[in-house]
Amino acid sequence: MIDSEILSDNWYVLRKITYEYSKKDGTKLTQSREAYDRGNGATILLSNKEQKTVILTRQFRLPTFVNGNETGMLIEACAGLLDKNNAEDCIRRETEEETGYKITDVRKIFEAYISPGSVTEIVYFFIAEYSKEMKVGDGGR
Ligand SMILES: Nc1nc2c(ncn2[C@@H]2O[C@H](COP(=O)(O)OP(=O)(O)O[C@H]3O[C@H](CO)[C@@H](O)[C@H](O)[C@@H]3O)[C@@H](O)[C@H]2O)c(=O)[nH]1
Ligand SMILES: [Mg+2]
Repeated sequence: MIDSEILSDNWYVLRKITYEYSKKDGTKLTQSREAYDRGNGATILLSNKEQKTVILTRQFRLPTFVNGNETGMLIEACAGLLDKNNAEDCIRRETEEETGYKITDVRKIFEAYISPGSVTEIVYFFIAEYSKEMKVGDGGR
C-alpha cells in the first residue's frame, strides 16, 4: 500500500487507497481504488420445519430507494452489523432485537465478501430453527 486517504468519515469510512499491484508477468502497476469500510455483518434465515415458515423483516432501505426501488421498502432475512462480539453472539442478539425470538442453536453456513469491488464488508450467513416458545418480545428494534 502506498497511500490511504480518508474521503469521508461521517457514519462509516470511505478511503481512497493507492497501491502497487504485481501482474503475472512481473510488471508492477500503480492503482487507486475507493473502499467503503462499514465493518462486517451477519444475517440469519429463521425457519420452522413443522410449520414450513420462515421469518423475514421488512424495512426502509435508503440505498435501494435511490436506485430504483420505488417505495424503498425491502423484505430481508434478519441482519445486523457486528460489534466486538463474535458473529454468533451478535446474530443471536440481532435476532431478538429485530424479530423478538430468543434463539439458541445457530449454524454458520458460509461467509462472503458481499460487494468486493467497493465495500470491505464480510457477511456471515447463519441458519436457525425457531418456535413460538422462543418468542420473548415484539421485535422491530
Ligand atoms: N445516522 C445514521 N445511521 C445509520 C447510517 N447507516 C446505518 N445507520 C443505522 O445503523 C443501524 C444498523 O443496523 P443493523 O441492524 O445493525 O445493520 P443493518 O443495517 O441491518 O445491516 C445488516 O443488513 C444489511 C442488509 O442485509 C447488510 O448490508 C449489512 O451487512 C448488515 O448485515 C441502523 O439503525 C441504521 O439505520 C448512517 O449513515 N447514518
Ligand atoms: Mg438490521
